Amino acid sequence: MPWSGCRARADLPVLHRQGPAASSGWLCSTMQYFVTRKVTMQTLSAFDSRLADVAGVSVANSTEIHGGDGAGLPMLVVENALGRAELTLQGAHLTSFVPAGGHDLLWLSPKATFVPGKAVRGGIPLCLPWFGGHPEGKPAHGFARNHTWTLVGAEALADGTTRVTLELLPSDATRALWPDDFVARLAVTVGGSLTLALRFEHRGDHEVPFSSAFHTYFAVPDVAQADIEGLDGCTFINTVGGANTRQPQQGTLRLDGPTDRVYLDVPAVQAIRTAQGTTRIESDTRSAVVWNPAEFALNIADVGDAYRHFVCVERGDVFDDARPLAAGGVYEKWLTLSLA
Ligand SMILES: O=P(O)(O)OC[C@H]1O[C@H](O)[C@H](O)[C@@H](O)[C@@H]1O
Repeated sequence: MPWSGCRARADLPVLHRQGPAASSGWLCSTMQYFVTRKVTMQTLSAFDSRLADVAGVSVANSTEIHGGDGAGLPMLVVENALGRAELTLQGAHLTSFVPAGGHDLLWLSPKATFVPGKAVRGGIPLCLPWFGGHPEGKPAHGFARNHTWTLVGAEALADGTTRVTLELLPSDATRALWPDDFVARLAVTVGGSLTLALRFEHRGDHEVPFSSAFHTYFAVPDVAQADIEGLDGCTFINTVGGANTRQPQQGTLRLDGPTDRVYLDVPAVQAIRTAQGTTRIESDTRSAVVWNPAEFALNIADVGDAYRHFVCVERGDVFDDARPLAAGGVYEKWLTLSLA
C-alpha cells in the first residue's frame, strides 16, 4: 500500500502542529471518536495529546505497558476493531502489532530496555539514513531510531483503519551526525494489517549516500523451525564473520545457526511459516536482510537466550540496492505485514 493509498474520509484531514483548525471544539465536531483509553502524559505536548484524543490513539508510557524502572519512553497505542499497535515516539518504533483475533506478529525482547537514546530491542527499528556500520564510525543503523519523533497527524479512515503520522526534523544532535536539512515522516496504518510508509526528504544541495531498512523482528515459536519463503533464487551476501561471500538462495530458508545475510533484488512478498501460522511481508523495497545471531546473542545484553523466539527479515534498500539521494531527493518506501 503506497503512501497515499489509504482511503481517507474527506472530512478527516491529517492534523499538523501549525494547522489552522487545531481547536478541540472543531476537532470534536469533525473527527470520529475511536478512543479506547485516554492517558494524559506530561511527556507529550498538549497538542500531541489532543491529536491522540481524536483518532483512536491513546498515549501511554513504556513503564505502564512493559514495566521497568525509571521514566521509560512515551508511547502511542493505536487500537480499533481491526487491530492494535504500540510504538515509542523515540524512533517511531513499532513494538507490537496484533491483528484482531490473532497473535503479536512482532517480537519484543523480554530483556528490552526503554531508555532515552538507546534503540529498543525488538519490534521495527527504522535504520535511517544509513544501514549497518558507518565508514566514519557513526552509530550503526543511523540516528532515526535513537531520536524522538513528533506525532503530527492522526486519522480514523473510512475503512476502519487508523493512521498516525510521525515526523523527525533536524536538531543539534542529528546535525552532528548528518549536517544536511531533512524531513523524515513515517505514516503507520493500523488495521487487520500494519503498513509503514516512510518518506525521507533530503534538503541538502548535494548528493548524499543513503540506505534504509525496516529492521523487523518477527515473533516465532522456534527460530530453528521457521521457514522463510520468497527468497528462492535471490543472491545473498553472507556477512557472518565479515565473510561477504555471495551465493544464490536455493528454495525455502531455514536458519541453522548464526545468520546475517543481505538478500538483493528480492520479490515484493516473503512469508514466514511456523506452527503458529504464516506471517506475510510485502514491501516495495529491494533488499531483505535476514538476521539471527543464535548463540552469539548470549553476548548481547538485551537478547540473551531469547534469540530462539525471533527472526529478523528486514526489508529495505541496502548494500548493492542502496541508491544515493540527489540534492533535494526524496526516498519513499512502504512495508505491509499481515497474517496470511
Ligand atoms: O544491534 P543492532 O545495532 O540493532 O544491529 C542488529 C543487527 O542488525 C542487522 O540485522 C545487521 O545485519 C546485523 O549485522 C546487526 O547485528
